[in-house]
Order: sequence, then C-alpha cells, then structure tokens
Amino acid sequence: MSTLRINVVLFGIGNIGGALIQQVLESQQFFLEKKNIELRFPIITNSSLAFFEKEGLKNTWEANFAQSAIPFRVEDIIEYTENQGLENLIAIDATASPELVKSYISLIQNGFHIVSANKIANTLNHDFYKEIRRNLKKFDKSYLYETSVGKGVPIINTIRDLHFSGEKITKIRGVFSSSLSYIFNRFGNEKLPFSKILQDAEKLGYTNADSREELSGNDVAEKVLILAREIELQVEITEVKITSLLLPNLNRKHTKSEYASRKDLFDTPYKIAKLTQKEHHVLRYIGEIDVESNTIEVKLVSEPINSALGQLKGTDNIIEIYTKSNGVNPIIIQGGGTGKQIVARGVLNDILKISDRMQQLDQTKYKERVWL
Ligand SMILES: NC(=O)C1=CN([C@@H]2O[C@H](COP(=O)(O)OP(=O)(O)OC[C@H]3O[C@@H](n4cnc5c(N)ncnc54)[C@H](O)[C@@H]3O)[C@@H](O)[C@H]2O)C=CC1
Ligand SMILES: N[C@@H](CC=O)C(=O)O
Repeated sequence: MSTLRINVVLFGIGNIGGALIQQVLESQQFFLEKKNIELRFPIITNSSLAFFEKEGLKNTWEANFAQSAIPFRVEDIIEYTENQGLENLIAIDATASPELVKSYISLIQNGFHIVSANKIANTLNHDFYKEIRRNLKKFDKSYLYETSVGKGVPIINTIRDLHFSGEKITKIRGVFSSSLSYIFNRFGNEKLPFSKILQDAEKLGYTNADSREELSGNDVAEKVLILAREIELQVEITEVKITSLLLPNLNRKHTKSEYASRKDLFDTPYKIAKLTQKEHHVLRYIGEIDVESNTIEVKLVSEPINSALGQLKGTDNIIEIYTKSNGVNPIIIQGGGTGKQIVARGVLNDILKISDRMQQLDQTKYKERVWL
C-alpha cells in the first residue's frame, strides 16, 4: 500500500495551531508506520501573513514564518494549492475569526475538507449552516469540529452516533465551560470569595482575555446551539435562553478597567446563592437542551454534591445525554478540561478521521485501477 500524502493548510498559529504543528511534527514517523499517511503543512497563516512551503514545515517553522511569511488572501491559498497540484487538502480553522468562516464554502468548492476549533460557522444563522452542508454533500467533503464544543472530549461524535442510529435523544445537559467548571468547582469546595477564584482562573489562562465572554453565558450558549443542531433542531442563537452570570452593576457595558477593578461586586450575590441552597448542594453553570419541551437554556443551577454534575473537579466538562432507550439513566461523558495540548490533539483526531476516509477512497480507486 502506498503512503498517502495529506496536505494540511493551517489558518491560525496561536495556542492551538502552534501546538498542533508540534504534535504533527513529533508524530510524523508514527503516522507513517501505523497509518501509512504523511501529514504535511504546505501553508500556515496568522491573521495577516502566510508562509508557503510546498514540501511541508520543518522544526524551524517559527523562524521560517518570521522570515518569509507574506500577506495573503484565502483566494491566494486556493490558487497556490491548484498551481502546485496539491491534493488531499484539509483546511484547519484554529482561529476565532468570523472572516475566515466566510471562506469555508469557497474552500469546500475548491477541494478542501475542513476541521475547525472555531465555533462561529456553526452558530451563525441556520441558512448558512444548511448552505455549508449542501456544499459538503455536493463536493463530497467532510467538516469536523469536535473540539469546538468538547475540547478533548468526544461529545459531538457520540451525539451524532446516537442520533443517526435512530436513538431518540430527549435531553442534553452539562457543564460545557472549563473556566466556569473551575470557578464553581472551587467555589463549592472552598471558603473563598467568588472574585478571588475568578481572578485565579484569569491568571491561569482558563478564561478568555476578557472573562465576561464566559460569564455572559455566550460561550456555553454557542456550544449547546451546536449540539442542538447536531440533533437536527432548527434553532438560532437568539432562541437560547441565557441567564448571564454578570451583574446589572458589572456587565459588558462597563469598561474593561471598571470590570477589572470592581470584581468584588460579585462576592455578595454569589455568597447568597451559595448559602441559600439546600444542604449538600453546589452551584453549577450548565447548558441544557430539553427536546421534549423544545427549550435550550444556559443557567446557574444547584445540584446535589454527590450527583454527576455535583462531583465535578478541576476544569473538567461533563455532559449527560438522556435517550429514550436509557430512560432516566443518562449516558455521561466527562473529562477534557482545558489546555492547548488537549485541544490540538482533538483537532489532530479530526484530521486523522478525514485522512482515514481519504485513504479508504484512495484504496478503492487503486483496486478499481487494478481490475480495469
Ligand atoms: N484555547 C483553548 O483552550 C480552546 C480554543 N478553542 C478555539 O480554538 C480557536 C483558536 O484558539 P487559540 O489558539 O487559543 O487562539 P489564539 O488567539 O492563540 O490564536 C488564534 C490565531 O488565529 C489567527 N487568525 C486570526 N484571524 C485569522 C484569519 N482571518 N485568518 C487566519 N488566521 C487568523 C491569529 O493571528 C492567531 O494566530 C478559537 O476559535 C477558540 O475558541 C476551542 C477550544 C478550546
Ligand atoms: N473558554 C472555553 C474554552 C474554549 O472553548 C471554556 O472555558 O471551555
């Protein structure tokens, strides 16, 4: 069997993209031996510059990028892959860019499969969501985005497998944010003010540069919307009912410096919420899709400490999937936490799934050639 060369075009060389390059370079020999595939990065980009190297990156990629990267448009990248006769193309979106998402359809139409850690394409309006899928079907391409919801935990794949086996999913609920998992896990177990734990989460890099993105509920709302659409609910982000963790007197309307200096305002309301719970309960910030009542919510709840959600530790995510066959005993997936290595490994997993599919197709073509 001949080695299949896969050309990976990487948009975004920040935390996730950088870790992905390192993981691929370290495991290249392993993939050759175990899977008979060769993963190459002929093009990598940040938001404004691209570095082109037809034969793929070397360990000196950072220095090469700094020296030789040039301004680009997505059209230039498509043209380069055509001119160089590059086949088996996978575009990786390791950005948080709304701009790049606009090029997905053009990439698909020009021969690219897509792997994304970016949530945006799946949370825009449902017409765009359908248009991507229509093009994927027409051009026989794959689009995988496991890490955009579960980071390293295979949530989307599990839900998809259940749904397309004909199983009726009745409810999905869980803790989808690593940063909010960390904050409420510590808040439940330690006698510290909410603001101190929030600041620790920020210092450890568990939140966005502006932690209001997580506290607003947006991040969780987008994740549950993606899952709802996986089970073919035709919903929009505006239909997700979000109870924000921000306060009327400390929210997104305030300047960054006001927000940074007045985090103590969180302490009293969250202390009250903690003290007024039932005994042996803890607070958890969850996303919930209730298929029966057709509602999607993001909210703060109080859970028994010995329940699946209540026992959560560290930065773990946990997802309960209720199905008709499983009744009141949900399928539970837990783990993942956060960190660029975990997420990059998840992106790599998606790349390898698509590579496996390409390899199967390639072998079929080879067999057909032999028989002709
Ligand atoms: N960091 C994490 O733990 C997780 C991140 N994600 C998602 O992964 C994506 C990447 O996250 P990070 O690596 O942490 O971000 P980052 O900010 O470290 O890196 C983003 C990279 O994208 C580049 N970029 C921005 N716009 C671009 C464009 N239009 N074209 C090409 N490149 C562009 C930037 O220059 C930078 O190199 C985001 O969508 C994030 O939400 C998902 C799960 C967890
Ligand atoms: N902020 C997110 C990380 C990426 O999605 C989280 O806390 O889970």
